[in-house]
Amino acid sequence: MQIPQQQTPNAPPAGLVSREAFRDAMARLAAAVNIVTTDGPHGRAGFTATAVCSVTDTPPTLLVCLNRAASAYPYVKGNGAVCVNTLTASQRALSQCFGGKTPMDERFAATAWSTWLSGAPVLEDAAAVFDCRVSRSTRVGTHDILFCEVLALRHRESDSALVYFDRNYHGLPYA
Ligand SMILES: NC(=O)C1=CN([C@@H]2O[C@H](COP(=O)(O)OP(=O)(O)OC[C@H]3O[C@@H](n4cnc5c(N)ncnc54)[C@H](O)[C@@H]3O)[C@@H](O)[C@H]2O)C=CC1
Ligand SMILES: Cc1cc2nc3c(=O)[nH]c(=O)nc-3n(C[C@H](O)[C@H](O)[C@H](O)COP(=O)(O)O)c2cc1C
Repeated sequence: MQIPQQQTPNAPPAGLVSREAFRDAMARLAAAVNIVTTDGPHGRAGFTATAVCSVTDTPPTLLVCLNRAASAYPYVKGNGAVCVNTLTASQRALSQCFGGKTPMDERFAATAWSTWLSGAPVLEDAAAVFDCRVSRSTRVGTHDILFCEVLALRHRESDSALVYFDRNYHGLPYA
């Protein structure tokens, strides 16, 4: 039998969760680290993102949550194209570079990029690359959820992973 939410034992009353409490709890969720890039008529931009996950394999789609206050936001929205570059343990410095405040040209000068189908910058030695068009988006609070249909992809076998956990980077070795 399903217990209605308001009768769940020990459940706190709704509406009392602060942003700080939410962030503290979210910091306990280990996450892969990605550089999400875009390029096109509206220009080139990129940002570090952990709010990325798989939606469906038919059609292959992932989602990215992007803060509308981010400097990359108008570029991503205007171009309608993104590349999700999932980082290896050795790419921590790149994540820090794309994680805010660094001028956009300096972010991209830190390493070499190529392009595939969408026109968004591809990090060839990423653990995985998902080249995408933004098929739809929806607003929730401060963020837009971008649904990204995968046009092309590639992944590396037997490589390490970069994980963000407890507000810090951690390298996860392969096996
Ligand atoms: N989803 C997002 O927009 C994320 C943003 N960040 C940003 O990176 C900076 C450093 O973050 P942390 O060192 O992890 O400490 P923090 O205390 O700002 O965040 C802890 C955790 O809360 C979540 N979070 C943080 N800001 C959020 C937001 N505006 N909306 C939804 N979830 C959010 C993330 O899971 C994050 O790992 C902050 O400025 C933070 O806002 C970091 C992770 C995810
Ligand atoms: C580890 C990490 C993960 C992040 N994840 C996200 C995310 O999923 N979505 C998002 O909008 N911003 C995320 N950010 C914040 C952006 O990378 C960036 O700092 C923010 O958009 C401000 O950048 P700006 O200086 O270019 O405006 C993350 C930052 C870090 C350091």
